[in-house]
Amino acid sequence: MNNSTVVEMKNVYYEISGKIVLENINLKVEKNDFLAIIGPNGGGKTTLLKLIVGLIKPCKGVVKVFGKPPELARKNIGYMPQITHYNYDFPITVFETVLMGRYPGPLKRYSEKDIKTVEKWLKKLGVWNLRDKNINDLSGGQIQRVFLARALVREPKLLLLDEPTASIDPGTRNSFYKLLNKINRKMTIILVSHDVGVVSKHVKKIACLNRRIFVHDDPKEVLKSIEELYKCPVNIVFHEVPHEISKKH
Ligand SMILES: Nc1ncnc2c1ncn2[C@@H]1O[C@H](COP(=O)(O)OP(=O)(O)OP(=O)(O)O)[C@@H](O)[C@H]1O
Repeated sequence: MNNSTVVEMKNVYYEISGKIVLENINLKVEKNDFLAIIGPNGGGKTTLLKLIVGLIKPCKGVVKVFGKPPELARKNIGYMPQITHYNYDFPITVFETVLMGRYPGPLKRYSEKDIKTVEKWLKKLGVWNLRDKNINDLSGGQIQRVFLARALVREPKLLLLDEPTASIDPGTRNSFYKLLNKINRKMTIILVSHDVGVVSKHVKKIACLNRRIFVHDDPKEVLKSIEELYKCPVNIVFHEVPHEISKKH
């Protein structure tokens, strides 16, 4: 591992209830990479991100982030989980939600810098006008930007995004990825998406994950092979179907 390696996974296996979810994963992500992980539902994408954050541990193999076990590298990781459900039982504003990303620890106060950083990212992401709104009153696309802001206020060196554009309409997706391209100048990004068509135009590498992983250095080639297969522009949404593109591997 050299100094520019951000994530390194070596011979990683993960099993749940006797079922192998990830098999012999070898992956190296370098500084300023922008990697998209695509694959069918249940292919193990979220599990892979959770291993990188250190929320779960591999059954076999090694995961290192910035050369350390993930839990020791966490202050440099921003993680936006998949948003499948949100409904807070208590009133919480957009500003407060994003401020939680800078949580200083028990019995410590938020600093002026914390407040300014939240303001900066809410403005950059175009949701400053929503700051006093209750989180339950936002649209899916708005809430995704708010949760992205919560990951970014940590000013991490590695940003992990699980399905960040799931609730964003196709017109807005391009501008969202352009924003990520800007952010990528300062931080390494790994994102999970089904949105192969859009993703392949913006990312530097694509990994296809369906229990095992295949990394492609040229995202446009991946798109071309999928489009050849389907004979049309594609936007993959797999629902328990076999991972068609694996035939090409
Ligand atoms: N806590 C759990 N208990 C039991 N099975 C689980 C658990 N977490 C994940 N799995 C199983 O592990 C497999 C991989 O799940 P994972 O969420 O990583 O897939 P994914 O590629 O992110 O799927 P999707 O595209 O639908 O989000 C699935 O078969 C899932 O049912």
